[in-house]
Amino acid sequence: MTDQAWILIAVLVVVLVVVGAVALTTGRRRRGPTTLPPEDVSPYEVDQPPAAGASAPVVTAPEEPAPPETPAPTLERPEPVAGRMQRLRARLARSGTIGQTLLSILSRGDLAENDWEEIEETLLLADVGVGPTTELMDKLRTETKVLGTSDAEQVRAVLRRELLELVDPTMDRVLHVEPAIGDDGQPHPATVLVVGVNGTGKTTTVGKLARLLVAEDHDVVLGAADTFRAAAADQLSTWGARVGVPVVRSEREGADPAAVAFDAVKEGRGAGADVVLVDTAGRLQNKAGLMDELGKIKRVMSRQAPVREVLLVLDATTGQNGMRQAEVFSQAVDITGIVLTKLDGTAKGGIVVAVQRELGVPVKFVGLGEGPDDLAPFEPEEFVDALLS
Ligand SMILES: Nc1nc2c(ncn2[C@@H]2O[C@H](COP(=O)(O)OP(=O)(O)OP(=O)(O)O)[C@@H](O)[C@H]2O)c(=O)[nH]1
Repeated sequence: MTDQAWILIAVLVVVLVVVGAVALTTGRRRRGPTTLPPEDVSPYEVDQPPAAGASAPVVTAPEEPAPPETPAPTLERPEPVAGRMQRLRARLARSGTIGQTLLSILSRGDLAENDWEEIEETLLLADVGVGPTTELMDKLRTETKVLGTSDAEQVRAVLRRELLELVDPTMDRVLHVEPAIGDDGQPHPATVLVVGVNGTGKTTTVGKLARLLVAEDHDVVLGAADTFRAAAADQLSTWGARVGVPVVRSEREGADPAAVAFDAVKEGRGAGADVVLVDTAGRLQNKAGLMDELGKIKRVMSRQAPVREVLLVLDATTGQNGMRQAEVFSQAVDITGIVLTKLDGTAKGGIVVAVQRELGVPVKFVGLGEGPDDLAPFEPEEFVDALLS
């Protein structure tokens, strides 16, 4: 071979080596980090792989940088929390019929047995429950006898005092989301699990609660563990986006809800949030498997941070069926508070008393409409005054 041939071969070899090296580097960049190093995989996934159909949870971060030409979305400023129940008082107008009816009967003075029967019927129809109804009637019988007058103002004062005692202003109605330090000495978010049967208003309530917490300057993360109804995660993402709250969700319908809940709390810890709210799928209280699933979701969440509140969402219009739900849910997971939704436009406000008695757990919030800020911390005095106005 000639010298020229050797030079040609040498040049070819150099070119091949350079091209090979460039191809390798580009290939690596394109593949990206598809496999997370072991320490980045959630311990839940390592301990117990999510059920078939589960997929990696996705965090919808509303603050993702928008293209320069798109104006940044304006975040809504939720309404302040104080005074909400007063603003929404008119929505209790139908519940107010209990108070009005009782007042008009009591003001007749010198009540006969059929008047007392009318009082009893009014209370039972308003879902106050048998025990509290009997208790209230006994007290009213004694008090009106002692009072010995049918003066409207005095009768109203007696009724107000007794109704207030029944609603029990001494119960702890605070949503406990105060900062806390974990066993590892690190701050962890307060976690809140929201449960209930289908259609009671859980997703709406989680969205409204997020707004209420944002109004009080909390950093919130939402977990869309309702993986059963595809629209629920979208619904929650919309609620979150309106107030700049990230939502952890799975892209796959039917994903393991416990895995999503776990990742939401993990995301909350990582982001330094102080509250994580987790929505769950509606479930009928007679489906044992689904009720057990709630216990699992709670256990799995508490591997990241203790579950501070379990809120049961009850539809105020469902009456005695709501009472049965309350009983079964409280057996499955310790309920710490009740959110009574759709109290606007129902005459069945007495369920506040009945459900608290049944569970020994306070009503912490009431839903009084479909508007984004139509959720108010429950205030017994405002409630009783609305019944009597
Ligand atoms: N009037 C009124 N409607 C409400 C209230 N809270 C929720 N709703 C309505 O109730 C309906 C059901 O609400 P969702 O939040 O979707 O109920 P859900 O419990 O998450 O439903 P599932 O996931 O199917 O179990 C919606 O139309 C809400 O707007 C309330 O306080 N008052």
